[in-house]
Amino acid sequence: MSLTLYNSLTRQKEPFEPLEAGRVKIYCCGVTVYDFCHLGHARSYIVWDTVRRYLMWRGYRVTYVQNFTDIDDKIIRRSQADNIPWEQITETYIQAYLDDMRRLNIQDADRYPHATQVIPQIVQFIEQLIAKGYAYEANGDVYYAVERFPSYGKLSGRKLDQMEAGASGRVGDGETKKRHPLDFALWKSAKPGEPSWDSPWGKGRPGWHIECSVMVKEELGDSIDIHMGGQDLTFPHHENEIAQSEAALAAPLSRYWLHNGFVNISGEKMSKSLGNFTTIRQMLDAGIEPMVLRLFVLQAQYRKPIDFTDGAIASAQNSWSTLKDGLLFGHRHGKTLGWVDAAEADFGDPAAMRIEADSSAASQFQSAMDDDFNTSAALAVLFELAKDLQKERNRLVHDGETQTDANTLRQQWQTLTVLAQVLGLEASPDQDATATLSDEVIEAKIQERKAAKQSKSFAEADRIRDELKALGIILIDKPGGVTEWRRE
Ligand SMILES: Nc1ncnc2c1ncn2[C@@H]1O[C@H](COP(=O)(O)OP(=O)(O)OP(=O)(O)O)[C@@H](O)[C@H]1O
Ligand SMILES: [Zn+2]
Repeated sequence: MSLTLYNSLTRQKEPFEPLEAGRVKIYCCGVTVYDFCHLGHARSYIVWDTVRRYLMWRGYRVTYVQNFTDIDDKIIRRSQADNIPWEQITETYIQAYLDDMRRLNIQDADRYPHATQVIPQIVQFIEQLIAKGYAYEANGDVYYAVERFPSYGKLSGRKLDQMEAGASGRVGDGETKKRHPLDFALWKSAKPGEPSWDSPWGKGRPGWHIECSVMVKEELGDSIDIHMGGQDLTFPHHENEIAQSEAALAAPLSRYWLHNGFVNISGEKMSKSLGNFTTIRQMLDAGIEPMVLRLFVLQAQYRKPIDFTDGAIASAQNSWSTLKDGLLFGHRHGKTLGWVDAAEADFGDPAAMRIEADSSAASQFQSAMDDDFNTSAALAVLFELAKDLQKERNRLVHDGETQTDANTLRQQWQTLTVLAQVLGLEASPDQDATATLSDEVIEAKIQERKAAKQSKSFAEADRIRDELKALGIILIDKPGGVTEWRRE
């Protein structure tokens, strides 16, 4: 069985064959750092984190590079508006990015190059494009000449003449020095007071697209396996990266191009510029668990749009309670079931991960993920496992025994834990207040409450119920004086 993925470049699903067997070189376009990240950014980076984790689980050695765009018009505007040096703006939001993403259990990139760290290499790259006839200087700016690159438009499927008809015809009107309306800036001359670097064309700063071409080359070489980003980056950003890199280096920039769909609000892209966004930290600080956001994202296939609504978050919350219950099963009941070392089980080790690869759940999970990272189908496999464990937990709590034997249950729980981890879904037993109460203690409290009720000490009975509730144990009184319970 092989991994297939949808390649935006060829507009079809293709088997995944890396340039070098067993190794995968990935470049992901990072954020422009001038504000906090919103749920749309969360989607993009959760999805790519999951792809990376999955490739690693499949046994590939993955190198994952993601940039920070730390010089840009929006950063300059923000710095001027807030009267704060631009370097301070970028530093603040890089740190905020890292904090937010770590809270979402997104693994750090292997390297995070910054655009401003590669200015000399950018200048050199532009000189090379000029020397080869793909770029021209005009009064301190440098533009890429799209007409010189015959396959311009191959990624987005656009034809230059059609695009030209749609583009604003401002060439030669004095506002621009471009030769063709679609020519784009590689180097922008600095206006007074703007941050700038020396170059053969005078003081200025790089355009957005050239940064990525240069950082890919510097970090990963002329050709990589996977280049990824949000769907809006297909054109012009990635189209322009291809034009720059392939013209300068005469090699395909990336074998596979992956693009994630948007998080929308009322049918519109959630976006900083439109102002219709909710930041990741607003949501997490309001008490939404990070894993709920991960589930919200992963419940959809990564290329499809997702609508952000309160209902969708509530439904992800429900799904997370089921999954969390399953993930904590071993920590809560392992001892009762006689799993001596349940609490110490370490699944961080990839070898431990492979153990489960033979189970039927693991192979269903793999088929789902092999099909262009179908996380919604992969999650269905996890929910099956979690629901089975929930049933067994109810049997254990109410009948004192499980139907399935302890060993099989342990294996199911391990499989669930390992596969969930591939999707970055983890439940921490340390934060599980209810785990500190063993089933026996809970049963004993219930008996105490029953006795209190029988002796008409209703206040005491209520106190016991509230005490348990505070610890996340919900009591359900059934007819005939029977009290069942569940953990929240
Ligand atoms: N609503 C969204 N849904 C999914 N991905 C998104 C969304 N908004 C931004 N992204 C992706 O996040 C990554 C980083 O985005 P970037 O910093 O360039 O922000 P942006 O697209 O300018 O954001 P905004 O549109 O909010 O100003 C890009 O790959 C982009 O496509
Ligand atoms: Zn980029």
